[in-house]
Amino acid sequence: METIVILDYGSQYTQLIVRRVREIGYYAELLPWDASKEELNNLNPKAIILSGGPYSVYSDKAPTIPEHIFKLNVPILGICYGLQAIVHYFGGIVEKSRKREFGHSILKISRNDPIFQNLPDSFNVWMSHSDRVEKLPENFVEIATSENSPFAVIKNIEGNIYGVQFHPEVSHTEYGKEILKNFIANVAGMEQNWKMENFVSKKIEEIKNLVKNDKVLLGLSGGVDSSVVALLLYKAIGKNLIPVFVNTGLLRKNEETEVIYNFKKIGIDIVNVDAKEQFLTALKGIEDPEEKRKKIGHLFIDVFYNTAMDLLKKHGNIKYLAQGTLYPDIIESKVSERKTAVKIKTHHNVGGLPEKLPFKIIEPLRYLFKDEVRKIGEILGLPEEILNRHPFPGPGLAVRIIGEVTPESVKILQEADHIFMEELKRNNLYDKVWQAFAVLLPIKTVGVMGDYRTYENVVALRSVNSEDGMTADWSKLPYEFLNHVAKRIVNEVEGVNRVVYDITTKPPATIEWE
Ligand SMILES: Nc1ncnc2c1ncn2[C@@H]1O[C@H](COP(=O)(O)OP(=O)(O)OP(=O)(O)O)[C@@H](O)[C@H]1O
Ligand SMILES: O=c1[nH]c(=O)c2[nH+]cn([C@@H]3O[C@H](COP(=O)(O)O)[C@@H](O)[C@H]3O)c2[nH]1
Ligand SMILES: NC(=O)CC[C@H](N)C(=O)O
Ligand SMILES: [Mg+2]
Repeated sequence: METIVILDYGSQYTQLIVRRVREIGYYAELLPWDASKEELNNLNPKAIILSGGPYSVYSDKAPTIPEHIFKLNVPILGICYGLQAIVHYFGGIVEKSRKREFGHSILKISRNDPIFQNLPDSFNVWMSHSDRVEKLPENFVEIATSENSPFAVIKNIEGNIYGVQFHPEVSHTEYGKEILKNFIANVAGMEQNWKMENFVSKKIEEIKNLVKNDKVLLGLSGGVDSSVVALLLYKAIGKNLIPVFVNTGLLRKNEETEVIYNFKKIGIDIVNVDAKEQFLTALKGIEDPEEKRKKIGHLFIDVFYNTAMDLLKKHGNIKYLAQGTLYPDIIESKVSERKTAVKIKTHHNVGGLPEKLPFKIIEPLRYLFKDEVRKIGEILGLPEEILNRHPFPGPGLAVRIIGEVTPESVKILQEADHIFMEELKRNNLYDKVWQAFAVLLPIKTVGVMGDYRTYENVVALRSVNSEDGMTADWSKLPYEFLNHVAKRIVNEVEGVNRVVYDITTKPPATIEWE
């Protein structure tokens, strides 16, 4: 696969550059700016894009462009800091500017160029910088300007090194994708061949050749990622796939039956592990959210480990463990190795499994983004119900039952949540919101039902719109709809006499309540 390497200089938009490039049909991978020669050579890049970044080229610890990048002899495009780093490298001058540019700006093209093919003479771009190029290096020319950046787009005379001060990767830049595409197609001469269909057939072939007649174990949650992995593997190795579904007792109403049924439909049999009792027992008396998360995470690993060892005894030749790791997971763990970020929540996942289990890891989705994974699911015929499912946290309903988790509280929440989901689907709202669920509060309030005084629990409804779960806005669900859901919950769920709607954004709140 012909690859474009994006070198990360620390921009907020680095991932976005990778996504945009892939969206327009070329395969891109991200590497840190100081990636070694070998790392780069392994990818055999046909073009390099240098991202933006928070630094200034003239400051002490500013990242530079390693010499071997230029030795690759492939076209280079610098974005924002990337442009400034190019200018600095070749002896031009970059300085702090009195006129900074944040947000909208108008780009005026001053010279015809292959990267402006089919673009108007002037259009809106989005900027975010306070340094600017004051003097070009020798053998560089300016080909577009903006009001505050006389050198808004530059290139070398040879025509293989470009720099743009604005951000073509953000959606606010008009023709941003076209500029990236022009650079890749017209300057780097690459072929547009990144298609999910190609990826799927290649991946299936690859897995077949790797696994041969051995068996592969997979933790199947019923979420999109592990479901897509299941389908890919099933197409590659058929019955040699052993998917394991752990029922923690903290799942939604009917979830177990639905997961099993949905996979049965496609011919995949699941090993169903009933661990309800174990999880409920482990959670007895625990109220602290972090303690709950840790207990569940550890127990999950134990249960999965024991199941895996039993299966190994039974089958003998299980050699691999498949995981639904995605590219953002990889990027985030790389980034957090370098930075110290504050932990908000302990996320439960199978991260602890690989060290414990005697299997090799297969991660077929490790270079993909969520929307690409969905696309693969579509290509492989993953049932709609799974494809469009809202995200569901590993610790499940335990983090939606505030305070102690008991069999009774699980039951109440399952019923209330089920009504909310059913109504969202019935009213064509389920696919319009990013994630929705009910939360059970540990307080009782007074109500009146049929002339009786009641003293019962409160259910909170949460529904958010988001792109990636990192930030979120609450959904403006219609009043009549909320009214109807509240009425049904109070009427149908015993133990609940009040329903409230959560209207906080993230930040400052998180999406889940614990
Ligand atoms: N109940 C479960 N039974 C079996 N495996 C599970 C279960 N819950 C999680 N897993 C495994 O742990 C992985 C991580 O879980 P987590 O919920 O953190 O991931 P995710 O990104 O939501 O992935 P998915 O979309 O597959 O649920 C899943 O991809 C799956 O392989
Ligand atoms: O796999 C997961 N394991 C977890 O432990 C976990 N905690 C929260 N979430 C989901 O992550 C998104 C952001 O949630 P928060 O705003 O609550 O942190 C939301 O979509 C949450 O549902 C989890 N997913
Ligand atoms: N977004 C960027 O890459 C900023 C680059 C540089 N630090 C500036 O402010 O000009
Ligand atoms: Mg999940």
